[in-house]
Amino acid sequence: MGLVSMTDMLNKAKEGHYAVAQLNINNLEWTQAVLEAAQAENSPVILGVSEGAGKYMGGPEVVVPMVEALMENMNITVPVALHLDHGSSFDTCKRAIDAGYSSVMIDKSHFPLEENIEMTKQVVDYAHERGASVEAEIGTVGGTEDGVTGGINYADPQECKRLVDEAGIDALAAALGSVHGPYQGEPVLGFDEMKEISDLTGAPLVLHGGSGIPLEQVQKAIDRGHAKINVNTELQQVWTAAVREKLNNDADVYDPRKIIGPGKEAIVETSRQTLRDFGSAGKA
Ligand SMILES: O=C(O)C[C@@H](O)[C@H](O)C(=O)COP(=O)(O)O
Ligand SMILES: [Zn+2]
Repeated sequence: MGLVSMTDMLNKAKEGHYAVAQLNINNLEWTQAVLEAAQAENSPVILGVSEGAGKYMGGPEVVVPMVEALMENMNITVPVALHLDHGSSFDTCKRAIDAGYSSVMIDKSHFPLEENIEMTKQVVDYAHERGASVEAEIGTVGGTEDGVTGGINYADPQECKRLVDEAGIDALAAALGSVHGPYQGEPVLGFDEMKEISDLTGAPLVLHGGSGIPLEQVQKAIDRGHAKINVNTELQQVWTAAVREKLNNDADVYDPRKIIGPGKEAIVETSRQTLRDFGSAGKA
């Protein structure tokens, strides 16, 4: 099976009360690890590629054939979407779609609603004509810098409805207290607002900042309409810990494959656990 859009997998997930994981990739080994995990768990998966990670890997024109060739050579049969994460403009979304991404996020959440709708709709029109799905964001996901968490701005339910209806998006990232990067203490998520927005819009909701959210909160978020949860930081943390341990424990190692091999194994294990936690294992 080739790459598929997120539409079908997210609608099934919302109906079946589980979430599909967006696991962000950074290089070839990362991609191998996530694909291996999804196949082993018989789970759909979304490969998330931020603009920065895409550039690091050589651009969308390099990412697409790399992913497709790995899927072919690894005999991947589970549904896989390749998704541009936090696309910043129509042009970056267009470039990704033209290269073969099956899904994009256009993030105009920092603009006034009317402009967010207008710019998102432009991407939706282009993407849907080419079979690609579109995620958009409203409100502000927080961030942590120098140990201080800030910038959280809750999405407004009526504005969510307008973005979904007027732009025609396939998935809605409604910011409700989550944070990109490590949480300082327990996350404080707006569970009541989640339910209200899910009921009002009918759209599959997307939870950004999925790393470090306690499992019971993840399950509550899924119960209240989240069909996609993004995880990046946690994979980076387990990769780094495993590679650091290898280097600390083996002063003679110099073969890069041996140095980063434990990092790849850590991603496989963490991704498998994540797919089980989100309930998508066995749902391919
Ligand atoms: O950091 C990135 O480049 C990707 C993230 O923004 C992703 O969209 C996401 O929400 C994951 O959050 P994290 O697990 O807190 O890194
Ligand atoms: Zn994000």
